[in-house]
Formats: sequence, C-alpha cells, structure tokens
Amino acid sequence: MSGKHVLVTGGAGYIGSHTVVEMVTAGFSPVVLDNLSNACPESLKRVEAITGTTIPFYSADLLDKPALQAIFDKHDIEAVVHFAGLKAVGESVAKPLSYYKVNVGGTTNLLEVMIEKGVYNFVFSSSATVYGEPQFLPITESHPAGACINPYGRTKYVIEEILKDLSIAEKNLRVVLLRYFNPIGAHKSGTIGEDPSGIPNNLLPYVSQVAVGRRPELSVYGSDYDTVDGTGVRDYVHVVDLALGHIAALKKLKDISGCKVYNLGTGTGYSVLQVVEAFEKASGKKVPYKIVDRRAGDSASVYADPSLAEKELGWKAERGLTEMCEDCWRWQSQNPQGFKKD
Ligand SMILES: NC(=O)c1ccc[n+]([C@@H]2O[C@H](COP(=O)([O-])OP(=O)(O)OC[C@H]3O[C@@H](n4cnc5c(N)ncnc54)[C@H](O)[C@@H]3O)[C@@H](O)[C@H]2O)c1
Ligand SMILES: CC(=O)N[C@H]1[C@@H](OP(=O)(O)OP(=O)(O)OC[C@H]2O[C@@H](n3ccc(=O)[nH]c3=O)[C@H](O)[C@@H]2O)O[C@H](CO)[C@H](O)[C@@H]1O
Repeated sequence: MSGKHVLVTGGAGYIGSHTVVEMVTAGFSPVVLDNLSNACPESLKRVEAITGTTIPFYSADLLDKPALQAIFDKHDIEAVVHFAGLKAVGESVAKPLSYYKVNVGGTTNLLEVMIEKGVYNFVFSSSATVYGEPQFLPITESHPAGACINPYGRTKYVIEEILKDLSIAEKNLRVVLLRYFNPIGAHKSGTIGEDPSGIPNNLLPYVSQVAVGRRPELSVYGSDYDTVDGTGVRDYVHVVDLALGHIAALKKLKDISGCKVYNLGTGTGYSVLQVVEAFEKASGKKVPYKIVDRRAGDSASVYADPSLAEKELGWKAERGLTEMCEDCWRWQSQNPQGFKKD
C-alpha cells in the first residue's frame, strides 16, 4: 500500500507515535490526526527527527466530522489505523458518557467518513480488557469476550461489535482488531515514550517515575494472588513489537475479508515483583515498594496465546522483559518530566 497515505488517529500518543516510526521505516506514508488531549506536538517532532521525514499532522477531534472529511479530501487515504480515544479505567467509571461519546461516537464518525470517501481498510486498537476475568490461560482469541468490568473496557467491546456488524453490511470493509496485552518500553533512541498525565495508573510508568525520583515508592496491589510470588501476573509486550504488529496487520488487510481478531502479546507472564526486579537491574536504581490491598477489578494472571498472530500475520514479539525495562528507563532517565521541557 506504499505510495498512498495511512491515516493514524491518535498518532501523537504513546503507541501511535511508535507505530508512525515503524510505518515510515516500512515504507508507508502516515498522516496523523490527534486532538492532543493526551499528547503534545513535541512527540511528533521527535518522530520526525527519528525518521528524517515530515509527517502531515492535523490537530483535530474525532467528533469533528467536517475536520475528518477535510483530511480525507486532502489526502489519498488507503487505510486507517485507529488509536485515538480515552483510556483511563478510573476516569471511565467517573465519566462514562465521555468514554462512550469519544470512543464509540468518535469511532462511528470516523467509520461514516471512511465509507463516504470509499476507504475500506481499518486497523483498530482493542484491548485484552475485553476478555474480562480469564476463564482459562493462556487467553486465545476464542476466549469469551464482553464481560468487561468498567466503561472503558465496554467501549472497546462495543466498538469491536460495531466493526463486526459493519463488516457484514459493507462487503468491501476489511478490519483487523488487535487486542493488546500490556504495552511497555520505548523507542531505542530514548526520545519518545509513555508520558502519562498525572499519577500513572499502570505499573511501568509508576515504577519508572519512582526510579527517577518523581515518586517515593510503588504500591504493589496485593501479594496474596495464586501466582509465583503472590503478586499479579501480566503479559508485557514491547511497544515497538506492538507497533510492528500494526505493520503486519496493514499488510494483511489485502488478503482478508470481513473482520479478523488477533492477540498481541508475548505469551509469557511476569509478576509485579519480577518486573520491579528487572527494572532495578536495567536502571541500576532501587524501586522501593510497599504491599497494599488488591486493586478492585484486577485478575491474578492475564497472558496471551499469541500463536494466531504468528501463524496468520507472521508477527511475533521479539523483545524480552530486560529490553523493555532498559528502553523504558532510557526514555524516563533522558526525559524525567516526559515531553515537558525540564
Ligand atoms: N496503552 C495501553 O496499555 C493500551 C492497552 C490496550 C489498548 N490500548 C488502546 O490503544 C490506543 C492507544 O493507546 P495509547 O496508550 O497510545 O494512548 P494515548 O492516550 O497515548 O494515545 C491516544 C491518543 O488519542 C488522542 N485522542 C484522544 N481523544 C481524541 C479525540 N477525541 N480526537 C482525536 N484524538 C484524540 C490523544 O491525544 C492521544 O494522543 C487507545 O485506543 C487505547 O485504548 C492501549
Ligand atoms: C483495572 C485496570 O486498570 N485495568 C487496565 C490495566 O490493566 P492491567 O492491570 O493489566 O495493567 P496495570 O499496568 O495497571 O497493572 C499491571 C499489574 O501491576 C499491578 N500494579 C499496577 C500499578 C501499580 O501502581 N501497582 C501495581 O501493583 C496491578 O495490580 C497488575 O497486577 O491496564 C491495561 C493496559 O495495559 C488496560 O487498560 C486495563 O483495562
């Protein structure tokens, strides 16, 4: 599909910015749309520095249909990779309407404009959260989905269902749904990475902010799970591997019809304390922690069976936990305050 453009919504964000880098390397021409509600323009400047390419950028909102239409009119868009949306679980409980409006309403807006403009290739950022509490491990794509425990997860599941319905109604539509497990790490340059606003919800950003001295200690949510050391186990996947999964998905679109679903994970789970230990080794810093109560809604263990993505997309995560922690630390130590000027 090289020569034409791929619209990347949310391309200034964490996963989007890493994917834009890999897209340029793979010969795609990305155009980025982002309303910068959870990103800053600096991330794209750094993507341009890494790739040596100018990336067309539109500061626009998914809810602004005329702005979406104008982008499709201006560029010859062949496919859309859709990252943009809200992703904070706690906030989704407090503000469900915002989550349904932006995630579901924003996606339906985008799909309407795509169909109006005759663009039929779509890659969507879904999440392992759609599986809810695991009924078996490792989780395959045929594991039951939909029993989500928070509004954020439900928006992902609803969007998946919309895409399945739409790909039946619109015979030309080709969709790849990617269910991410736990993306962490950063680009090797250390110039782009995850930059959460406020107190991080997720483990790695919290650990790295403790290591860099921004926070005094990590709270480990529970040590009485039925796991290797009692702490929660997750499938951490390097964000660059995840980005490469989108390249594989884009290449796959031409060979499929309808809607395909793939897990993107490594297949290996690590406990919170194993991650802390790996991060301490990678950074040479101590990460003080205290054990506190379990976090509501957490499962003991969640990890993927990623074999379908390997078989059908030719994609396999290559980077291990040590590299994930080293790359995360390079980004955090070079940018203690994230993209904000120090
Ligand atoms: N990071 C994870 O752990 C994870 C796991 C599973 C799925 N996902 C999904 O992957 C996608 C990307 O996640 P991320 O971690 O890069 O998040 P992110 O917040 O860094 O990126 C999302 C981007 O979308 C933009 N955005 C938000 N609302 C918008 C709107 N209305 N219009 C235009 N742009 C808007 C934000 O400014 C941000 O740059 C999200 O859909 C997220 O739900 C993320
Ligand atoms: C309930 C919840 O928020 N779920 C979201 C969270 O899942 P996860 O719970 O899979 O990711 P996470 O990074 O929030 O937590 C990973 C593991 O670390 C533990 N932990 C986390 C933070 C911390 O300060 N201390 C600590 O001990 C946590 O209990 C879990 O065992 O992130 C995913 C993205 O990757 C999805 O967005 C999930 O919807």
